[in-house]
Amino acid sequence: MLYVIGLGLADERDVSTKGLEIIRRAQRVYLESYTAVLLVDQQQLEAYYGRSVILADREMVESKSDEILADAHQVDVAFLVVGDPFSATTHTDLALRCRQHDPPIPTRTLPNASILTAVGATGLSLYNFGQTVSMVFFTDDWKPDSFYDRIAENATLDLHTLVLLDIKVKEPDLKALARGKIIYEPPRFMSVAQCASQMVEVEETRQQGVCGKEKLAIGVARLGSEGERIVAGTLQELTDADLGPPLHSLVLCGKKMHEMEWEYAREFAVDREGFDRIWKRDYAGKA
Ligand SMILES: C[S@@+](CC[C@H](N)C(=O)[O-])C[C@H]1O[C@@H](n2cnc3c(N)ncnc32)[C@H](O)[C@@H]1O
Repeated sequence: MLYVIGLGLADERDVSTKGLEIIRRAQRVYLESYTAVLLVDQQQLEAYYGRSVILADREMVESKSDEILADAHQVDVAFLVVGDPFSATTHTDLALRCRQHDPPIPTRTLPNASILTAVGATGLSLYNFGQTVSMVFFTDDWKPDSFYDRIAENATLDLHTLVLLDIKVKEPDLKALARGKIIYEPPRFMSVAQCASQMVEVEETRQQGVCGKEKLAIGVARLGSEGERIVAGTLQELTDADLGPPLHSLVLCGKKMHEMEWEYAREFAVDREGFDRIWKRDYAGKA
């Protein structure tokens, strides 16, 4: 059996009791290490689980999954995913490979908390969210802006948009690669400030009023942990916000921001008076 086990959002103790029992008795335990990270390192996880854990990078999961699935029709294998295994991740393909395997490998999923629901801690109602989008790091010559069209679609229904932020782990250094050497760059995690800056930058080109400087937004960091941070403000204000270590996400507020959502979110505002003024001017009464 392949057990796909959600680990939750913060540390080693967010795994469910059922998940922990399976981890402790599984023949092999893999930790998917490229779509999200916990706030604790591998050693701390291993100490808590009482098991050694094999790190599974993108290449192993997407191209070399035979290793993970070896004998899994006969023995139990645990595949651990930060957050919820099927939320904002692409592990359906691994489950499909289990179905197609000869003989088929039975699978079981243990869900857990996800950023897709934990974002409710901002006070914004999950009913009022549209499509989730991803923001990748811009480079000097590559500034992908397809996120803008999806936020614009959400805006036509006045819905909030959850923006998930780029994570770069195990990225080859391209200059070294050109010299025939494989060296990996240090991991990079996009911050709320970087995301807000990129959104404002794209608005300057697209100019459809989707993510301009005065749009209200809420940045979140390390949700679910003791040190979680939530900061609300205009996108311009968030370009200067320092929410500390990863992981971060950003919510662009939709016009359908109900009075109760505003009342809750304003407690997190960088400048409460300014937040209230913009909400009353552009958002109030649309819900
Ligand atoms: C590809 S998604 C994976 C989501 C994960 N499977 C889940 O269910 O939450 C990873 C992104 O989610 C966001 N994220 C995940 N955990 C977070 C947390 N605790 N606080 C804030 N953002 C988080 C970050 O933007 C991160 O880059």
